[in-house]
Amino acid sequence: MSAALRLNDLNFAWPGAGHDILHIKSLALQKGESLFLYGPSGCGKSTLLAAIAGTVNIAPGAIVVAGKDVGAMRGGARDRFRGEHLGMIFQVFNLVPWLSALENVVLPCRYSANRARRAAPDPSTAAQDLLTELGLADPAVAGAQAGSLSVGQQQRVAAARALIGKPSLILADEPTSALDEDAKIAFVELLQRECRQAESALLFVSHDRSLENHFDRAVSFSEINLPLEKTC
Ligand SMILES: Nc1ncnc2c1ncn2[C@@H]1O[C@H](COP(=O)(O)OP(=O)(O)OP(=O)(O)O)[C@@H](O)[C@H]1O
Repeated sequence: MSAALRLNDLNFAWPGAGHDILHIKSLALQKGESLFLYGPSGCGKSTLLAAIAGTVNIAPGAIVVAGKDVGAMRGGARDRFRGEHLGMIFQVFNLVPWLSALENVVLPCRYSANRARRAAPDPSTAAQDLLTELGLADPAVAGAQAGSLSVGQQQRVAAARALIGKPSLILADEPTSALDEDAKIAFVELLQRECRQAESALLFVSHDRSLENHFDRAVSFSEINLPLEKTC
């Protein structure tokens, strides 16, 4: 199996912080594998996802996604790489509220021709299929403005948007925090099924350990992250 993600001596400090918030020796995630990374609030989980997504600067060699060195890429190349190889689901779903659910799902394909090619047979059909698989088959929902949907519906739209065009890696940052216990588990199972189908690796970070048995592997953030000055 080839690695979807490899971390190697990853160090990162926020400007002015005076110490590393990330100090990770190594971590690997294989193609199609799902990893649940748990740790308390403020320990650096979201910072790690930002580093992997290339939205903060990290040293070359520290993060490799789908065989590409994220830190070695410059701004524009990093944005294109993110659009092509990553799917992201956040606590706040970041949907464009005035676009329809379907238009939101298609969005990543507008920024990456390779991703659009992988969304077979075409991005609109792939988006519709994903919405159907995620329980949003009703045309009234697919056509509704994202801002008018319920939290649970928006979350599934965000998942479909992350999954379209089979990205190498899905980054999920506490996407179930607004849901009740049953809805959380149902969502995580749906997400896992879709990731397996797309062969996308899944890195899911959370402080809520009740979900950990639903993943291939669960790791404590404090086990892999050993800040020089411990913060959590
Ligand atoms: N943009 C930023 N600029 C400076 N410091 C930041 C920034 N974002 C986060 N931090 C700091 O980095 C530390 C880790 O924050 P981070 O959001 O990564 O933690 P977390 O584990 O994801 O927390 P939570 O579970 O509450 O989301 C915190 O001390 C936070 O204040």
